[in-house]
Amino acid sequence: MRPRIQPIEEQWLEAARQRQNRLTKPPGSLGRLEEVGVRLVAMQKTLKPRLDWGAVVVCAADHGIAAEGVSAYPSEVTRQMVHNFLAGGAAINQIAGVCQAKVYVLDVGVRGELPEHERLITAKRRLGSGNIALEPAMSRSEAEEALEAGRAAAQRAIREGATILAAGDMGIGNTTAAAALTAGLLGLEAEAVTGRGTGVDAAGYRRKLEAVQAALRRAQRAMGDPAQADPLDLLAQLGGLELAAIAGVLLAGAEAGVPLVSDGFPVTAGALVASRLEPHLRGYLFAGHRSVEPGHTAQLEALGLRPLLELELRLGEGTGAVLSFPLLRAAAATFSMATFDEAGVSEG
Ligand SMILES: Cc1cc2ncn([C@H]3O[C@H](COP(=O)(O)O)[C@@H](O)[C@H]3O)c2cc1C
Ligand SMILES: O=C(O)c1cccnc1
Repeated sequence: MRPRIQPIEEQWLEAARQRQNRLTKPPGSLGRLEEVGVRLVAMQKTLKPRLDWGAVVVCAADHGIAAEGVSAYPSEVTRQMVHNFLAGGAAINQIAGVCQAKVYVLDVGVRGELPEHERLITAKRRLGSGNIALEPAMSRSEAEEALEAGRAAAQRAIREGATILAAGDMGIGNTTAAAALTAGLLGLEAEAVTGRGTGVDAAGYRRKLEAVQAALRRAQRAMGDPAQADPLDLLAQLGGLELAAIAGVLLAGAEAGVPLVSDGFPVTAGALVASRLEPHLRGYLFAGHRSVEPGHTAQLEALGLRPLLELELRLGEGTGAVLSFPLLRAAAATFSMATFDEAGVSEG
């Protein structure tokens, strides 16, 4: 089913700016929080926007490309880290704890057994993607199903109270898939978007670069210019199952009118796909942070987003997105300030 996203309305942006000019502060003095607040007014269609609990849907899957030695860690870390998320032991659990976010984990293709858990959503269609240097990541229908699983997970998080939504990622090898997908979508060279991921050494980096180049050549043979291709076909060629799910999480969030926050390189690859499918999504999207991964900046520029935080993170899991939730709440809350009239403060 095609997503339906209501465009952000210019009248609400204008009403928000007018109200903001009457609040007890010099115009512009809340800096970038002002534009964030204005956008939140337009999303919530009220001059007193409010954000409460947030949620992060950590999308997890394995990657066939990991067999090429492109990560500093072995594939089984994907499953082990999902266990860790469910036990509350990962960075995202601790950060979500202080930033008021619930952590959902969506398994769209993790190899191996996982325990049952209230916030684990299982939607495995296959155990990991294909090795994209040699074969498509998945079929088009598998890409569609993973995307729909992401949408369903986001809808559940929203039903259960999320007023801000982020996607997170877990999948050893996924910065290689994200690099191939980003280069394909944006028409960039592999060198411009391939970084160190979990921290590969020089030999690992060379293998990674070659893997991205091979994947791009293969996709080009299969589908012509990737930058002109249908985004779902490109996902099927170069993606990962969790990157498809991330696109679905964000699409469902925007359909529900909920503010969305992007994370690092793999999540923003999913955001690029989602915004190609549905350009109005961009109106609902904030960039939580700028990752150390070199290709992240190109992704953010393509989306026209300026990151809220620059903390030199390179973790994923949704950490950089969730860290910015308190800033979004604060930006919304500034609309509950007194006006000059209400407070009896003299205007300049
Ligand atoms: C312990 C551990 C926890 C993580 N949490 C997120 N990632 C991150 O690293 C992986 C991507 O990097 P690469 O492409 O180099 O494999 C993803 O799973 C991502 O979420 C982790 C990686 C590790 C090792
Ligand atoms: O940018 C990210 O989110 C990132 C970087 C390295 C590894 N995993 C994720």
